[in-house]
Amino acid sequence: MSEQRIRKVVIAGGGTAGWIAGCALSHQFRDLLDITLVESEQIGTVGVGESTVPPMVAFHRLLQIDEQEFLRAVAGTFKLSISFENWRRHGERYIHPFGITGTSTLVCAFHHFWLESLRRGTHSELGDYCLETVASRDDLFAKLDKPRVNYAYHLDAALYARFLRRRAETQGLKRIEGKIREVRRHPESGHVQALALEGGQVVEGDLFIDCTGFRGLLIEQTLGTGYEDWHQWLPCDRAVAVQTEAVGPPVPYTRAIAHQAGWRWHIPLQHRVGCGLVFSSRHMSDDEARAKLLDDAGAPPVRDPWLVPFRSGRRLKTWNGNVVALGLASGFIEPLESTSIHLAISAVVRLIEQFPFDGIPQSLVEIHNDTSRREMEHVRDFIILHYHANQRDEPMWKACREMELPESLAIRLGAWRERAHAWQGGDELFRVDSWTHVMLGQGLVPGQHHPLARALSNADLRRLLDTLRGQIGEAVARMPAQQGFIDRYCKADPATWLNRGPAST
Ligand SMILES: Cc1cc2nc3c(=O)[nH]c(=O)nc-3n(C[C@H](O)[C@H](O)[C@H](O)COP(=O)(O)OP(=O)(O)OC[C@H]3O[C@@H](n4cnc5c(N)ncnc54)[C@H](O)[C@@H]3O)c2cc1C
Repeated sequence: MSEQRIRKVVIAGGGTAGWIAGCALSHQFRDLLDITLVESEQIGTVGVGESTVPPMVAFHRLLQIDEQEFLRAVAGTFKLSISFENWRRHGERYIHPFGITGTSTLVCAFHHFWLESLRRGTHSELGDYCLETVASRDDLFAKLDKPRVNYAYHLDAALYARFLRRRAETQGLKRIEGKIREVRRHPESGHVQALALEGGQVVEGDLFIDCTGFRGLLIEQTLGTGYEDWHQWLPCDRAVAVQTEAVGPPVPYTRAIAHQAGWRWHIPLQHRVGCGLVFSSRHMSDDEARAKLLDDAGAPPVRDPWLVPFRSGRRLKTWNGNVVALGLASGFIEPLESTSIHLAISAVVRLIEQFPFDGIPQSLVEIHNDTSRREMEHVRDFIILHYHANQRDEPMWKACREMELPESLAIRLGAWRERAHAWQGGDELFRVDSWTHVMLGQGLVPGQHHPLARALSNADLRRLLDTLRGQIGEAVARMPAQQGFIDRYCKADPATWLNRGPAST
């Protein structure tokens, strides 16, 4: 155990991860910690990462962030689901919703009852029993409590960083603009002691949070922690991103549209659309990707496209010595399913829960690293599923179909194929419903389902399904088009994105 008391926290990097950490730590610890964030406008941020998952709503509640104020500040929209287009094969679409599907019992998930209804000759889709799917089909949105609507956000990444920065500074965080030239270490312990900036300033600390993005200035370039590469399962290694005008009202979902060598995202905000083409450099050149993105985006760009190379994988330790890596510095799986900001939030929450005021116990470091590894492997498996289960003809997709899977995923897919069994482990992000919607959407049909579902009489089964559809129909009838809801609830002032001053809090 390192005996050094932890009072001075230094965050290196002011992208989404750095400001999430700065805002959360300064909100929770107030004067108990002395927090400094160093960022360099000259280096800038990755500039993408605008689609999120539902746990962000609870995180904002923890930080007492008012939702309407937040959405106005980031020109945000709501996200009920992801629309997967052309994934299994051309012309097909399925929705991965954030909501609860049907009603499960303690011992039997709803999809078994639904599969039983198909066996008895009823025609329906699993999504017919999920409010978020039905609302997504018609571009509707409202915040309802009964039944509860589960959602996440689409946000402008630059505006979000500004919003968090303003809050963190109000809460006492010190921000330093400057480029880190050197990371100084203790000669014996090897712990990081200080960051030396180009202007000559030296920023000392007890605990350092590395949010310097892919470069991992502290965790990798200084400590040489190591990286596990997942390229053998995740073929894409580059993205070209662009922002376009919004040519229609925002849809309440992220679109993920597969193409011959990867996929394209479409993230609608109030003032523009974030678009990007994710691709495998072995199957598509940068020039082809750029041209395809501009062709397919379907709206005039508002800035030039930019290229973002990435390497799928995870840092072998996200906590090493007195350095905790967050965001891209800790690893990156893939933009699909938009989990990276969530993983940064989850790691910050863990750090706060067990903050090592009186020194860093090795047991804490090991637990943190083990949890990070499991979290990332779980997300990795879920994303590989989308690539692997396909019936497309192009070489990249064929190779994905034929690849050897990680054992953990092979077991999951086997259990689904044999018995329609799906599960969610204690700290896993994706619920049973997520797995079932995506497995079915990708064309994985189970051989059989739980025999317990057969115990229901035809009348009882019909009553269950009809009641669920009726409740969803009534709820959806109360939901306006998402644009109408935004206009009333959180419409952003155009000055928010035109004026580059700090976002208001
Ligand atoms: C193509 C793509 C699409 C993505 N889409 C999504 C998505 O939809 N949803 C999602 O959740 N995530 C997404 N992500 C991930 C998401 O973008 C990141 O998790 C998020 O932006 C956090 O990035 P970051 O803060 O770790 O790094 P960055 O944004 O790269 O920030 C790094 C910071 O470190 C600073 N810095 C670096 N070196 C120095 C230095 N020497 N001195 C001083 N400062 C320095 C930089 O100035 C910057 O402030 C996507 C990622 C990619 C690559």
